[in-house]
Amino acid sequence: MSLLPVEDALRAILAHVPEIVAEEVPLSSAEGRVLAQPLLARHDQPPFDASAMDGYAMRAADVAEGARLRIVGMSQAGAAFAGSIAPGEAVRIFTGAPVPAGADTVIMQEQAVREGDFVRFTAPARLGHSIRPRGNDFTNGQSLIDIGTRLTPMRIAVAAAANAATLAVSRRPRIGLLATGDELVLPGTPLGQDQIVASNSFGLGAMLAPYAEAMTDHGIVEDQANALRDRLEHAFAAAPDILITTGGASVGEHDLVQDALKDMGVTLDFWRINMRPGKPLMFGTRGKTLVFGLPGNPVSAMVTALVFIKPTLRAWLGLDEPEHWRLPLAADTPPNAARRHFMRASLVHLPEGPHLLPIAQTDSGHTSSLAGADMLIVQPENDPGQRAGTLVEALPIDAF
Ligand SMILES: Nc1nc2c(c(=O)[nH]1)N[C@H]1C(S)=C(S)[C@@H](COP(=O)(O)OP(=O)(O)OC[C@H]3O[C@@H](n4cnc5c(N)ncnc54)[C@H](O)[C@@H]3O)O[C@H]1N2
Ligand code: MOO
Repeated sequence: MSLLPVEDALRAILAHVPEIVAEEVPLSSAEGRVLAQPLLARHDQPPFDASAMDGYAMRAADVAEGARLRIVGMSQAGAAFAGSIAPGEAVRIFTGAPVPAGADTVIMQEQAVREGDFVRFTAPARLGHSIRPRGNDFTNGQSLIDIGTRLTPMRIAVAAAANAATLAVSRRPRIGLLATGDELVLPGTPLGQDQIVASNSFGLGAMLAPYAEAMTDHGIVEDQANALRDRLEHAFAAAPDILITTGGASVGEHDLVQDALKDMGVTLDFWRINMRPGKPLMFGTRGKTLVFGLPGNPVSAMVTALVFIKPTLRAWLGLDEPEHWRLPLAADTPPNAARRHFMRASLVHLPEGPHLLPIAQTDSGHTSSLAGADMLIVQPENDPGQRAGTLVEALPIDAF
C-alpha cells in the first residue's frame, strides 16, 4: 500500500466536514467562538454628535480674541442640553455628552476661563474640534465583524457596543477519545512491569477542547478484539461528531483498531500517510461521525492531530486553514528522506527577531522533546537540509 501525500489526505478529510450550523449564544459565552453570521451595527455610533472633552461647546465663529460668551446651560452624558445655542452663547459640556444644536466646536476647559455666567478662551477655536460626529465610529447596518472570525475579547467589546446581546456562532463538534493498548495505565498509577503511562488522551484533550462542544474521554481499552469493539460501540453510542482513537494503528498482530473500526461499520477512507512522524494515521466515517485512528506513539499522535484534526475543526467552525509561518532557521536542518517531516522546533527570540531552533530528536516515542516544541517545521519530502538563516515553513503548535 503506497503512502498518501499529506495534501491528499487533508483534502479527503475536509470533504467530509459538514455545513456550518449556527446557534445563538449570549455575549458572556461568546469568547473563543466563531461568528456564523456577520455582526451588523444596529445604530449609529456615537448615536449623536458627542463631545470628546470636558469643556465648553459654542460656535467657532464667536470665539474672537477677548470675546466672552454667555453660559446658557449644561450638557452631560445621559442628560443633554435641551435647547439650542444662539450667537454669543456657550454650553458647559462633558466628555461623551451630546453637542447642543447650534454649536459646532468644543474647547477643553484647560483653555477656558470661567467668569461667573461667562466664559472666555485662551486658545482660538478650531471648527469642529473635540467633537465626535454621529456615526464616526460606525453607522447603522455597517458590517463590523466578518463571518468566520473568532471572537476575541476585543471583538466581543465591539459586538456589545453594536448592541448585540447574543451572537450567531458555529456549532462545535462533540469529540470522543479512546486510547488502546494493553500496556497503558492512567497517570498517577504506580507502574507495574511492562506498563506505560497513557499520555495521548490528555495531550489531545487539551489541544482539541477549545474547538469542542464536549470532549469525552472513553478511557483505555486493551488490545483485544471483543473489548475493542465493545468500547467502540459505547463510544459511538454517545453520538460523537468526531471519534479519535490512539494506538494499534500499525501492522503488528496487536494492531487491531482498523479491523475493529471496520467491524463497527466504519468506512475507511485511507490509511498511511507519507509523513513522519505519523505514518500509520487512518481516517474514515461512520454515518456522520468522522473517525481518526491516530498512531500510538506520543509524538505521532500529537503531530497528526495538529496536521489533520486541527484543520478539520477549523473548517467545521468556518475558519480557514491555519496559516503556515515562514521563519529563519537558528541552526542547520539535516537532509530529509522521502516522507514529509514535521520537525519539532522551539521558537527562539534572537536579537534579529524570532527564529526556529530545530529539535534534533526525531524518535516519535520521545515525549520529553515535546516540552520545548512551539512549532513544527514542515520539511519537504527529500529536502537536502537547509542552512541556518534560511526561511522555512512552519506550523505554530499552540495557535488556535
Ligand atoms: N513493522 C512495522 N512496525 C511499525 C511500523 C511499520 O510501518 N511497520 N510503523 C511504525 C510507526 S511509524 C508508528 S508511528 C508506530 C505506530 O504504532 P501503533 O499506532 O500501532 O501504536 P502502538 O503500537 O499501539 O504504540 C506505539 C507506542 O506508543 C505507546 N503508546 C500507545 N498509546 C499510548 C498512549 N495513549 N499514551 C502514551 N503512549 C502510548 C505504546 O506504548 C508504544 O510504545 O508503529 C511503528 N511500527
Ligand atoms: O509514523 Mo511513526 O510516527 O514515524 O513513528
